[in-house]
Amino acid sequence: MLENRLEVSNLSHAFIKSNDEEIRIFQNLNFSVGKAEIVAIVGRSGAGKSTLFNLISGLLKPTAGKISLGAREDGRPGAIAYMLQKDLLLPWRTILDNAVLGIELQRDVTDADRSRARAMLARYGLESVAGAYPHSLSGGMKQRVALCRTLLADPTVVLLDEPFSALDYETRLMLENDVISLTRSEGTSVILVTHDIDEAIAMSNRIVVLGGRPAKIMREEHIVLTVEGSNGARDAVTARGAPEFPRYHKEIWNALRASDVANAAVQPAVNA
Ligand SMILES: Nc1ncnc2c1ncn2[C@@H]1O[C@H](COP(=O)(O)OP(=O)(O)OP(=O)(O)O)[C@@H](O)[C@H]1O
Repeated sequence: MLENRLEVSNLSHAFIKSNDEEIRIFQNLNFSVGKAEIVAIVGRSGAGKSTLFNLISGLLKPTAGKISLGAREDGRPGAIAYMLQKDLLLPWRTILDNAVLGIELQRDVTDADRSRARAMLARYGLESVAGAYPHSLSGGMKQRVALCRTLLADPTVVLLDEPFSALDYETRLMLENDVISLTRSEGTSVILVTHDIDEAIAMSNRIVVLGGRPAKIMREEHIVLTVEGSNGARDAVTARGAPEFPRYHKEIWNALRASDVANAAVQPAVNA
């Protein structure tokens, strides 16, 4: 049985351009995600973060290597849910109907599913808008509906691709907290792609810096923060005030800058 929630082993992937040029995005990439762990992936634009999510979620088939998803505690198979930067709510469906869409794509929606959806919307402060349509909601509310829709599919691993980048700062902190508490209450594992180093440090247990071409792990940093109150459990605000925060920021920033330099020296492989 798989020890981790997700294991990426010797993953290789290349795109072939129209002129037959091969762009090797990954070669023998290895990493894993544990139960209830939040792993942030940061890297310069074009490093391959979205490609990695497309491979993990099965939208793309890797050239070589394996992605293994661990089972649940009760032996049932695990499940991956993918939440994008855009909320992608369907404008002609109510909020409740949008929330159950992930379930509907897998099977018939039952009354029990609708009750669960109502309860989840209530938990995220959306009870009063369950019968409304997306156009009447703010950006933050819509993104919360998208989060509910992702979670109602009962995933063991959630992939978040810059999910909060379009939101104002306060809403962003609220949603970061939603995700942090989700890992605590449900044991859900999260992989977060973000360009925001502060967000990566505040939310995650581990940060992976991807860089170079083919992309490799330039640095892997375990984040341990000392925060006041709540028995030392961090939230999006207290995490940013932790004494270790500036040191982590500097280290990740330096690793990102170094990955740029490393990449500049590497040319794409041609017909290799
Ligand atoms: N279908 C494709 N065909 C050819 N090249 C592709 C394809 N999809 C992505 N690429 C290339 O692969 C590289 C990695 O792209 P990807 O979108 O994964 O990067 P990213 O790290 O997510 O970037 P960003 O931070 O800007 O979203 C880029 O150079 C991109 O141009």
